[in-house]
Amino acid sequence: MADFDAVWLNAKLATMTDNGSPYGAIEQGALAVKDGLIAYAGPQAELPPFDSLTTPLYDAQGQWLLPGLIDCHTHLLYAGNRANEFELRLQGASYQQIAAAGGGIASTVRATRDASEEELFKLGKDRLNALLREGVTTVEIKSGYGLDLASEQKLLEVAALLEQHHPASIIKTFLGAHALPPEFKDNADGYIEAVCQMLPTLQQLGLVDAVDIFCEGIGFSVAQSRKVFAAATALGLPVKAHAEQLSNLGGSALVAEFGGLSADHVEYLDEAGVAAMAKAGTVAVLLPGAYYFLRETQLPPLALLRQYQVPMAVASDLNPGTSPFCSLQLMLNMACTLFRLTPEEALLGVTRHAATALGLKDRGQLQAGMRADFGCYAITQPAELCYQFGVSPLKQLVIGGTIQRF
Ligand SMILES: O=C(O)CC[C@@H]1NC(=O)NC1=O
Ligand SMILES: [Fe+3]
Repeated sequence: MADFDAVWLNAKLATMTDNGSPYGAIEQGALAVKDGLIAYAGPQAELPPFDSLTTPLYDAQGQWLLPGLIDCHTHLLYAGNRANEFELRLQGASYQQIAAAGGGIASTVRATRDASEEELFKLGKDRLNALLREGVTTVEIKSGYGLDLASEQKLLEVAALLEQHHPASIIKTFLGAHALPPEFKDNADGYIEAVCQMLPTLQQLGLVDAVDIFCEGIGFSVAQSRKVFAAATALGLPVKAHAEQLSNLGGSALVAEFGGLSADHVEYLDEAGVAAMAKAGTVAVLLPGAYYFLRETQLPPLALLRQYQVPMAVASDLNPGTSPFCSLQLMLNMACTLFRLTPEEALLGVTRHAATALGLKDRGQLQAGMRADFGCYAITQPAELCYQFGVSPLKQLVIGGTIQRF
């Protein structure tokens, strides 16, 4: 007799595994949990015998179970807002012009430096709870609004506190190279050196899971990005980049050269970059919220990404400047409506491929041995999660085998 902690019966499973069915679907499915892991996910007819008198049973009533959703790109910890810049852009100012005039990221840096850890923790918890209510169980949180050691450390320590006190899993990404702080005005090379010197301290404090950089004309050059990547690699830290968002500097190819986890945004990615990513196994993280909010017109090279079979993830890019949207379900709709992803591609983008973009092998699919992170949704087909928005169809959320009460 199998020894399970709990069993879900009469479920439709969107396993998101590569089992030959769309969504890895298993129509008459069952899922069993043991010690926080999935012990079985498959046809109910093949569920190993277990003691149904003593094992807690849950009747999914024909509803769909999906892996816990993963938001693999957020700037979720920030203070203040940029609604004033929103008005300016509606009057014709560009994102770049506002940044050049001292607004943009610098504006949020000032507000975030002034905010206490307690204020940032509360802001972060509220945003994580909003994502949790959609079924998001893993969230990547970037630093990048501090831009000096103490402030970057403050952000990463709040992210670590959220990991300890919130049910969601948190991945901490250091994005010290997000913008040039006022202390290093006109001295980008000097600031990149300072960023490289922050890394060992932050890593020794256990505050860094990956390193990111804004490789862009209004951000940092490929040469400067290379320095940060070299420093990260020397410490054994994986790398990723905001790359080809507004132009093509070759940032995606640089990530691939370092065997990096992901290149993110990639609206201006070319075939050479796609080929390099395919060879390196680097994930393309699509951020439709920023594309939409900036009213971009250059679509990511979807046909090339499909042709080269580059895994595509989809994320919120939650941030006050270019994607002030605390919703992964809205991103599913935008990924399909704006980027023309299929619903299956979009859902793979917030499960299996999002896990890969974070270097995680223990989640993102309903498969024995993986974390028992999954949601039960009152939908008739998985595509509904990409089709409708506003009323969350999530009926039950399980994280590490524990049913969440919220
Ligand atoms: O405007 C902000 O506050 C962040 C924008 C965000 N960061 C980045 O590197 N690209 C983006 O879209
Ligand atoms: Fe971003």
